[in-house]
Amino acid sequence: MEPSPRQTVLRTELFAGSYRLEGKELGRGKFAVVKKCVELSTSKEYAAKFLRKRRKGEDCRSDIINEIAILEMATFSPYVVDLHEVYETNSEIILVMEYAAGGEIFNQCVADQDEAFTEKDVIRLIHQILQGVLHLHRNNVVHLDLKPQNILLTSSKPLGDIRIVDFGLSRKVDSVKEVREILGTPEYVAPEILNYEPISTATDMWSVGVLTYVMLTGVSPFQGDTKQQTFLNISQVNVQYTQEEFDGISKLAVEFIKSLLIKNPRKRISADQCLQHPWLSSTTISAPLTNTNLDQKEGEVKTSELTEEIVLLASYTVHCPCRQLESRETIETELKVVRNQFTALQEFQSEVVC
Ligand SMILES: Nc1ncnc2c1ncn2[C@@H]1O[C@H](COP(=O)(O)OP(=O)(O)OP(=O)(O)O)[C@@H](O)[C@H]1O
Repeated sequence: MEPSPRQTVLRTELFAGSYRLEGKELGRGKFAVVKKCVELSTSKEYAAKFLRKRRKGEDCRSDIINEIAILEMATFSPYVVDLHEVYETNSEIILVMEYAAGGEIFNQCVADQDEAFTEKDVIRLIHQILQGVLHLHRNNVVHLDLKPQNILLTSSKPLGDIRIVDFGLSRKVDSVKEVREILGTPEYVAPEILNYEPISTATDMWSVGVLTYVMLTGVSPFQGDTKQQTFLNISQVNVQYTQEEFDGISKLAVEFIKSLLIKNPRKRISADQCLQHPWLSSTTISAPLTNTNLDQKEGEVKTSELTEEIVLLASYTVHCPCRQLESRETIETELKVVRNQFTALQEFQSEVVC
């Protein structure tokens, strides 16, 4: 049995008394900025995530406490970023985390051929991602924002190990309460999110499928020219497995992705089953895909920036009082556009739970 998670102390002393900020920003989200820092007593490098407690006039401290609790729960997985210390000021909470020096896997996903991951690299990294995800799922936690920007590397050259970050959207799935909103990144959200269906650990498995596709091909499988097109592609599982994209990549890899990019969450394979999949246990890469076009649907898919966030309504299982919501008017405008594209979304309640 695993030891119970530690209880992180929220330090109220000055962060600057123990750490020195170093170098440029490592990353930035809507309400947080991540900076590299050095612990004065040990000279060790860390990543400090500065999270604003008030967002759009709402007190979001409990959301941050949720993020901390999940990081604590995940302490025992080597593939989830380690939380070192937490500081609290009047306006911010600062998470001092293990520094992942290799940066986002996103960079290698969109790199030129000679810098891009090989299939062998992807097998090793997906294996690690799955071990991290399995640990979360065994603890009834869903990440809900697995994307190449949230999978970091301990080093890039030589290629190190992965660290999963950003538990800002993560939730316990065994909670009984219900909420009907969620933030996600359009290209990575699963169809059930668009269809107002319950979220489960299978929702993360869809994202693992998208991640694997992007890591192997450098192409984002559902990316459309517009947000609406992206949603339509997801909802119709409009994904291509063409020779052009999968040139030199094994059939087993394609089979692996296909067992995850399935509309019905119950039919997707679990993290456990993924780890048993022959693709991940193949020591030598199996035969590459032949010329057969394995497309499920016709249509152009383009690579592009994977950054935009949108609010989506979804059936959800936990109360989350203060998500990073835009104003209600913005959400409603967004949703109107989205609803018009999908009959399934017409049923969305216009009420936004915040
Ligand atoms: N431990 C870390 N080591 C190195 N870089 C990090 C670390 N944690 C985060 N980063 C960088 O900072 C970026 C933003 O971090 P994170 O995703 O946790 O913030 P966020 O505000 O929740 O972002 P988002 O709005 O995209 O959800 C990451 O994508 C990554 O590039």
